[in-house]
Amino acid sequence: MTSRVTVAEVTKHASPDDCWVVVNGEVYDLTAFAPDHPGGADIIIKWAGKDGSSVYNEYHHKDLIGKELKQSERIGHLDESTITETWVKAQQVEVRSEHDLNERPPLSSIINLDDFEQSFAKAGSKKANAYIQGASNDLLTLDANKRGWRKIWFRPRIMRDVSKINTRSTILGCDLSMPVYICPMGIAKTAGPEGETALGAGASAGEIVHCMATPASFPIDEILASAPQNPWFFQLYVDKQRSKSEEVLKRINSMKQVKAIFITVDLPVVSKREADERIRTEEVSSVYAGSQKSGIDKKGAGLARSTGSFIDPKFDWDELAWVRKHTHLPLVIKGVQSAADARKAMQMGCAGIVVSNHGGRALDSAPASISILLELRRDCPEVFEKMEVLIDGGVRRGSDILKAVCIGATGVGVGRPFQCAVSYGKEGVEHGISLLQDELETAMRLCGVTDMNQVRGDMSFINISELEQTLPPKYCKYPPLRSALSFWPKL
Ligand code: HEM
Ligand SMILES: Cc1cc2nc3c(=O)[nH]c(=O)nc-3n(C[C@H](O)[C@H](O)[C@H](O)COP(=O)(O)O)c2cc1C
Repeated sequence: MTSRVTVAEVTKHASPDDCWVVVNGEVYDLTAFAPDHPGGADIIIKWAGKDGSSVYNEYHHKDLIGKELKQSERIGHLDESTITETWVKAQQVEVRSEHDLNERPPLSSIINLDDFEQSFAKAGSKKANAYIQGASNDLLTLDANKRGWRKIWFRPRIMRDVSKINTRSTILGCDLSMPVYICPMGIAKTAGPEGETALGAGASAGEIVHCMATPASFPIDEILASAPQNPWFFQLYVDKQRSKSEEVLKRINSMKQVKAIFITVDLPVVSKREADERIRTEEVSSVYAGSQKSGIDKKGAGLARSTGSFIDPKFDWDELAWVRKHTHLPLVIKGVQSAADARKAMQMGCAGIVVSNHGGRALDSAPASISILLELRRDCPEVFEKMEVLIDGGVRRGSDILKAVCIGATGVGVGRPFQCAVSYGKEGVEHGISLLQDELETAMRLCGVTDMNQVRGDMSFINISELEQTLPPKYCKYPPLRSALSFWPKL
């Protein structure tokens, strides 16, 4: 029989070294789990000796905790008859969500993808906006991604019959209304209660596909159930505890709807997201205001980052063989940022790559993703023949899809606008897809293009000269320093 635990007992375990938290009426010992919590230890410790249900439910599905923790970490049911007024008050001080989805403008007033982000800036909480809109350090790569698309110009052809056009395309064997998928994005519940299920159901209604993320807010089976007939992709972060990734791959293999695994490789360590960190710093310093030892030392809130990451920084090319052992599904490397690595993925037999800098959320000053795509086209055109080349980062217009396909991409991924569209539920996501579809069709007609499949790799429809000047030189002009030194006369 599960034991009953009194509030007085729970409050005795209120430190980082002895951390009990109540979640939905159950008491858990999160002492060992907190340092491994993907969202950071500080968030868990904040709730030590308290009821963390409201914040937990805002980010996670109710079943997640029960599935993730060991039986020995479940202490028992909270004895509700022991709840005191003081304890209830302590929880209220902590819960300060400024989320107000009623502030959203009506969906009919959203006329492009940027509008979704602007709408969420008004209706979403400060914390959710920092998480979704945030990027690394000085946001240089985030900005470059958006600017890059604007530096590619069209060369339209006229007087062609564009009364009928075809946008349908396939990505990794999935037949889609246009060559677009929704990027993997962690904890979609930050944007709205339907979370990943809105992304899945919306993608299905718009006949595109969603790549679900490892750090999703719902369990995998529930996400898949939101679009049972649609194909899906699954994004994998390789866990430091390999047995966890093996377990996930085993589960994914048995799910026939999943058609490919995207392995994200551009984030071996969690980057510095300052908007997120500033909010964390405020929150954490108030939590540790008493005599408890603070998690923030001279390293600042970055400590939460380093303790919170479950992604294995040791994962390298040789370990693709380990992934292969655990799945038969096509493998796509997400986060390719150079011609050399694109070629390597091709040589390793990958089904595809995603040219991506994680939407500017990984290395700041990494090149704009569209520049990387052009570099690949110039320096290793063979990869486009042998693999599917996808691209994400700053794609916001139907015309961006056409530009990417003209360079040779199989398709594009769109991230933040769809995450923000989750605040309108499935309907919002579907609306976003129809906006893109409409813009793509218009751009094709005005450009004199009738079929997306015929124009793939046809650069006669675009002018890349403005962006081309900013690409790295084809062959590095500077030899490595040691060989350079060998040219010098010996003194
Ligand atoms: C035991 C099961 C749990 C698992 C597997 C889990 C997993 C995760 C994951 C994967 C993330 C996303 C990290 C990212 O992408 O940046 C996250 C974030 C978060 N989790 Fe948990 N979590 C668990 C328990 C909890 C509990 C008990 C709480 C609260 C009491 C909590 C509160 C949060 C919050 C607030 C975030 C967002 C962090 C941010 O602002 O970036 N989680 N968690
Ligand atoms: C809120 C958010 C969460 C993300 N989480 C993940 C993730 O869990 N796994 C991953 O591979 N990429 C993740 N990404 C990166 C996206 O997959 C994608 O590369 C990026 O968002 C594309 O740029 P865009 O947002 O400008 O369209 C995330 C992006 C955002 C905005």
